[in-house]
Amino acid sequence: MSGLPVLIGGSEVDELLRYQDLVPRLEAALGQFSSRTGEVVQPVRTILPLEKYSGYLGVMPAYIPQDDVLATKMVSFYQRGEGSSMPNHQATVLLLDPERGALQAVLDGKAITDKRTAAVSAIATKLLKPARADVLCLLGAGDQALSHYEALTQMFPFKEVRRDGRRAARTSAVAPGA
Ligand SMILES: NC(=O)C1=CN([C@@H]2O[C@H](COP(=O)(O)OP(=O)(O)OC[C@H]3O[C@@H](n4cnc5c(N)ncnc54)[C@H](OP(=O)(O)O)[C@@H]3O)[C@@H](O)[C@H]2O)C=CC1
Ligand SMILES: O=C(O)C1=NCCCC1
Repeated sequence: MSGLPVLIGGSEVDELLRYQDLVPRLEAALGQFSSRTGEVVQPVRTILPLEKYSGYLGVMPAYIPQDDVLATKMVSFYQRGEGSSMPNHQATVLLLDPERGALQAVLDGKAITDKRTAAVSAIATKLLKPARADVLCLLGAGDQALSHYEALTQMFPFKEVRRDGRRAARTSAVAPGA
C-alpha cells in the first residue's frame, strides 16, 4: 500500500455530500445496477445477527468496473429501547484500489447512509409522484425523517409537510410547523 488511507469524518462527509450532486449520481448508479450488462457487481448484503444485543452488522461490498470503483459499507443497527442514548445506526465506508486491493479511504458512513437512503426515496418520488400530490407526510421523527425532509423539500415544492413520531413532540429534528 502506498501511504496511509485518507480518513473523512462525519461532518466533512455531511458538508461534501450535497443532494444536488448525490441525486443525479445515484440515479445513474441505479441505472447501471439495473442494466442487464453487469455494470455493477453487488452481491446481496451479508447480515450478521448480534442476538445478544438485538442488533445486526451488515456488510455491503460493490464494484463498478466502468468507473473502477471498489467499496464496501459496514453498517451496524440495533433495536434500542425507548429513551436509550446508544446510537441505532453506525456505518463506515471503505474505498479500495481495485487493482491492488489496497485501502484508500475510510469514510464515516452515517451521513452517507442517511443521505443515500433519502436521495433514493427522492428519485422514486420523482418517478412515481402524481403531479397533484403536494403534501409531504413523514412517518417517524428520527434521522431518516430529517434526511428525507431535507432531500424531498429541496427537490419538490410541497405546500405542506406533516409529521408524526414520538420524538416529534419532544424535539425539533424537523423544524416545528415544517
Ligand atoms: N433502507 C435503508 O437503506 C435504511 C433503512 N433505515 C431504516 O429506517 C428506519 C428509520 O431509521 P432512523 O431514522 O435512522 O432511525 P431513528 O432511530 O433515528 O428514528 C426512528 C423513528 O421511529 C420512531 N419509532 C420507533 N419505534 C416506534 C414505535 N413503536 N412507535 C412510534 N414511533 C416509533 C422513533 O421515535 P422515538 O424517537 O420516539 O423513539 C423515531 O422517530 C429504521 O427502520 C432503519 O432501520 C435506516 C437507514 C438506511
Ligand atoms: O442499507 C443500509 O444502510 C441499512 N439498511 C437497513 C437498516 C440500516 C441501514
